[in-house]
Amino acid sequence: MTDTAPVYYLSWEELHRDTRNLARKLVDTPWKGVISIARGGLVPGAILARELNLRVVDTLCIASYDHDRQGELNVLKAVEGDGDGYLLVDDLVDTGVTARAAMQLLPKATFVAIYAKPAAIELTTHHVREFAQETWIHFPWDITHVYSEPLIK
Ligand SMILES: O=P(O)(O)OC[C@H]1O[C@H](OP(=O)(O)OP(=O)(O)O)[C@H](O)[C@@H]1O
Repeated sequence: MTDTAPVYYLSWEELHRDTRNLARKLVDTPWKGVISIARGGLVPGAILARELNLRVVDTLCIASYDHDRQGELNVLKAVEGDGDGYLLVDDLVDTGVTARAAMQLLPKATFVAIYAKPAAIELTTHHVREFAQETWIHFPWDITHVYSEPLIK
């Protein structure tokens, strides 16, 4: 993130609404379950599981060694099988590095993301909102309510 990059503060309500809107696009398929890409996909995965009445929930745990440059990825916990019939969910597809790695591990899973940026938007089967590539999104679990000074005191 550069100092001049636009920043978007996403609320819990927005995330919940957007994830429910994603669920509406998925109701016609009898999914076997949901696989969340941890950690960003955890909350969206819980909401999708609730909306789509899915009781099988799993995690694919991937960490990037270098957060800013999205360097090499480390698979901390994989999922057995090829993902056939499962929803593979993440909060955001940005450069696509994480999604590509996840889809290599689970080639038959259906990858969805709540939010997408143009560089890798084609990787998602469904997403809800697109953000500009340079926008830095703060997810609700990264932020807290703080007092804001009035403009004129
Ligand atoms: O398309 P990409 O450029 O790979 O970026 C998207 C990934 O980045 C974020 O995860 P992050 O690396 O912040 O890890 P975390 O979810 O564990 O916090 C997000 O949750 C996606 O998994």
